[in-house]
Amino acid sequence: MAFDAEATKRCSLMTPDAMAEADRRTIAAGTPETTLIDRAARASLRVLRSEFTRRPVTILCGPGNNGADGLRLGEMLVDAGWPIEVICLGEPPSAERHRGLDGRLRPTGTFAPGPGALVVDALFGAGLSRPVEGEARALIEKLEFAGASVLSIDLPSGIDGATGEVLGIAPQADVTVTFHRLKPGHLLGEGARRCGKVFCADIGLQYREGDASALHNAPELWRHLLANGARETHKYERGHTVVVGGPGFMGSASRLSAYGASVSGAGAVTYLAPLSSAEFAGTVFDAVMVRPMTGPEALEELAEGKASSIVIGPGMGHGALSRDCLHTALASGLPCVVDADALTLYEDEPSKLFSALHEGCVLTPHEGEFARLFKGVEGDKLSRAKAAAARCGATVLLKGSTTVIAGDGLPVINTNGSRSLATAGSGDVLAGLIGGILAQSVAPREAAAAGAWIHAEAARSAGPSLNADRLPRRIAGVIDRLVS
Ligand SMILES: NC(=O)C1=CN([C@@H]2O[C@H](COP(=O)(O)OP(=O)(O)OC[C@H]3O[C@@H](n4cnc5c(N)ncnc54)[C@H](O)[C@@H]3O)[C@@H](O)[C@H]2O)[C@H](O)CC1
Ligand SMILES: [K+]
Repeated sequence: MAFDAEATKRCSLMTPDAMAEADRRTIAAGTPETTLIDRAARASLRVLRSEFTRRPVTILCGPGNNGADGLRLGEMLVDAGWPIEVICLGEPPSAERHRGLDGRLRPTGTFAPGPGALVVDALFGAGLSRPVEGEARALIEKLEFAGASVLSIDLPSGIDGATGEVLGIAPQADVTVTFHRLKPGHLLGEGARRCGKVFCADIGLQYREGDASALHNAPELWRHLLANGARETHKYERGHTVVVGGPGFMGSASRLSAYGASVSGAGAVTYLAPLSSAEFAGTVFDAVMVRPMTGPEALEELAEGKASSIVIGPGMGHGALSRDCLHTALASGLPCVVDADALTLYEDEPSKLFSALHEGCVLTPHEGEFARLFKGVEGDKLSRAKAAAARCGATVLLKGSTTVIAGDGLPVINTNGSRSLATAGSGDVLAGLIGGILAQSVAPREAAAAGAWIHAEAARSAGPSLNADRLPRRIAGVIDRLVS
């Protein structure tokens, strides 16, 4: 079961290259470039007027179409009676094309933004092709301590739209107006921090299959998949997740996973407890079934029977039983969430783990686990998640304040995370939640995307006191609201 096709179009993220291509296509189909620039400028004007009161505006214009958007916006602001000045990098625009800016052009050396001013950053957008240096850099440097507000057109100049990385320098924008679709760089790394509030305006470009390089995670992509599960009536038709428990005191992490699975909408959850913690587990769980486990046969038996997914790793430890259970879990061919200790068991010989994985598996590393398991995989978060998924042949969910999911199909970027998620045990709950969604016959990338968003949403409105114990109850609330 896959993402909704119409939502996929709306949630598409496009690289600067794909955007330039869409531009060319639209122009070739008969819309003049000046019309696109006009629409981009008008959209910027709308946002500018909705976000800022009238004040002195300085527009910094670069040599390409990002600068052209800025010049056109300048003319519109003059028409609207705003006090503006325009500073251009390189050749000033031809007087003929920009009569509306008569007397407003200033040399770069005069740029001195004051605290009450608004600066429109139209230096570089999608066409940024190298680090920002020289005059452009000097202009952006002046912004740093000026206290002026900044509205960036398309991207804060210096942010790589494909990766979110800073090429040389980039301003901190208060507001960014972009067009048609967001780019990955609006959501990743420094890009996410520097954009401020992001607006995306329609400028009449056509969408074409194959334009997207990633998706921005949203419930509209996968909500219908959860609702399907809710329509089934028998508990085992709604899926059965087995959570492999951990020994002794460490068992608490796996119990959090079981709680996560139990609110996922799955029909049943079984907690397989090593003997050292079985009795205790039996007393703490009500809705979760507890079965003692002396060896991997207990897991094998469930996998061959009623189980429809497995969660393995949280609090499991690195002992012989853990290795046996991991082998059994992966060999069963059932959809499997591989987390925590299951990720680090083979960090010295990751190829052993990779060769046992299959496409029904979801790996859920945080940055530390990722670095140990995928040695030598470097770059921006999107590229790393994609490279890791290709290397291990499974879906990889790379956790963080922004989470990236890569697997079969377009990668997904999740951005509703908040600080309150950074609490011990929160990842264990996420592993269980994804396992529970997998049990409902949702495909791995889709289940991981749904789990990441729901998990983050459950914490979003919470304060710093949120702990992992209270997270499952909030998750249940989020799912019920989504499905009702
Ligand atoms: N489809 C859309 O989204 C539309 C976007 N529009 C705007 O157009 C820009 C993209 O325009 P483009 O001319 O391709 O690129 P830029 O203006 O961003 O920059 C290209 C320009 O800058 C030079 N350059 C690149 N990097 C550097 C650098 N580090 N230092 C100095 N110079 C650099 C390069 O050589 C070119 O001369 C997009 O962002 C939107 O704002 C359209 O207006 C409407 C359709
Ligand atoms: K810009």
